[in-house]
Amino acid sequence: MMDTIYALSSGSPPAGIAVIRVSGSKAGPALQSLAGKLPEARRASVATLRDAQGEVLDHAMVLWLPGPSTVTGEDIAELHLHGGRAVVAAAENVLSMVTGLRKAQPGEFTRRAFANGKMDLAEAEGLADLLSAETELHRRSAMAMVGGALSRQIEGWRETVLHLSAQVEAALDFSDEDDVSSLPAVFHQQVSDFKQELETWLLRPRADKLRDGFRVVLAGPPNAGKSTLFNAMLGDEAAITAETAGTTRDVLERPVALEGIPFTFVDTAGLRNDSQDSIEAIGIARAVAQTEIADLVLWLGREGQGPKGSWEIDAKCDWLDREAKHSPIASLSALSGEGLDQLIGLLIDYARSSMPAPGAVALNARQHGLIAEAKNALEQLGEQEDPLLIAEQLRLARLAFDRLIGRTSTEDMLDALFGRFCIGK
Ligand SMILES: Nc1nc2c(ncn2[C@@H]2O[C@H](COP(=O)(O)OP(=O)(O)OP(=O)(O)O)[C@@H](O)[C@H]2O)c(=O)[nH]1
Ligand SMILES: [K+]
Ligand SMILES: [Mg+2]
Repeated sequence: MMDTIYALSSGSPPAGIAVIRVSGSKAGPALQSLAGKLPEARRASVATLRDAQGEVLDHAMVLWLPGPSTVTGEDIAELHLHGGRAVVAAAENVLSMVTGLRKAQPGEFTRRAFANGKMDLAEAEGLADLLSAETELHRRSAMAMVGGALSRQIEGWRETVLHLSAQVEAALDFSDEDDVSSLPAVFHQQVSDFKQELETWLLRPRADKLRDGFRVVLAGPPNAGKSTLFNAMLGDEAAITAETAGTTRDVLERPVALEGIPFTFVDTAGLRNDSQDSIEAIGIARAVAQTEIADLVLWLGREGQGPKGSWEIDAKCDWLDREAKHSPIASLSALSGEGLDQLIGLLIDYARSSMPAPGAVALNARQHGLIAEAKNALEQLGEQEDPLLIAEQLRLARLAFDRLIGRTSTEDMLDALFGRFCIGK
């Protein structure tokens, strides 16, 4: 039998209230030994909690939630304690002495919910995202996942595969007879539509962007005003700015949310070819590497040119003649603040269009990989004539969908996912 687990599920003490959750077959007996009796099920009640010696630990609100209709699918007890460090420590100490109870691992409550069929893998991934979401856009996308939006989609795809497989089975049955029937044109049309649908999904903006943010790299020659603009964007003196050309050497990056859209701004060393300083040269190499992984490069300064697709920014407009730079995207002064809001507005609009739409399901790397596998199987299928080989490709597609929702999943994969959660979740 599974151990009964317990953990502090609220934030770290001291806090107003601390919630300790216990899940498993010993949750009832543990609550009974603390509170003297088992309270009425699914009703909040106040209880005096005592240790084994009968000494009062706390007056707490307790909940008794018998399984299986609970989040983990097991019996659950919740103790809503006064959130002091010592109160929590004393309650945990008493629980640790109950036989069959042990402290939960990170994500173990959620893992049990998954094991007991309370949520599938896509929903668990959504939950992990929800807990780590720092922007409104991320939260809404994660919420769609938790609500099972992707899971329902995957179920739909699984059914499509099963339907196609049934047609192949039927063709195989017939082929025993004399009139060997090949699969009808409508079958191949269905496969092609299905493949198209998966392709559309693969082209949608990815969830990784929601976590990592839209990456804006500030680049250009030395003294162009990159670090000053970087600071102005963040409203923070994170980067050193100075009159000396070659002030910035290391790559400096900071996440920031603008109107709920996650960004990462990156400040870099000024680019020049004639640097005599070996350390600056390393900085320049790093700056170039950053421009290559950027979602967008803002090119400051009048000399040189950014990589293709960069936005030309006319900086220091309070000081320099505006006419000198050809058709910049924005003209601004990071020192006076002039033109800054316009640039930020343009960035928000541009980043928004490359991010998942609010509340839309976005695929993470794992999900993207598996949907690509399913799509490849359908592509291979298109080149087969033999119903047996067609059936095999359909089986591979179904397998990919099974792995998406965790019908078949490896321990390693589950360890990695549930390890992302904190203890108590
Ligand atoms: N007048 C004016 N001066 C500016 C503006 N932006 C930056 N500066 C000044 O220009 C100088 C260089 O600014 P930095 O932000 O250090 O320039 P940088 O591009 O980061 O320089 P490196 O890191 O050396 O490549 C500093 O003295 C800034 O105060 C601006 O908008 N107007
Ligand atoms: K400088
Ligand atoms: Mg700088």
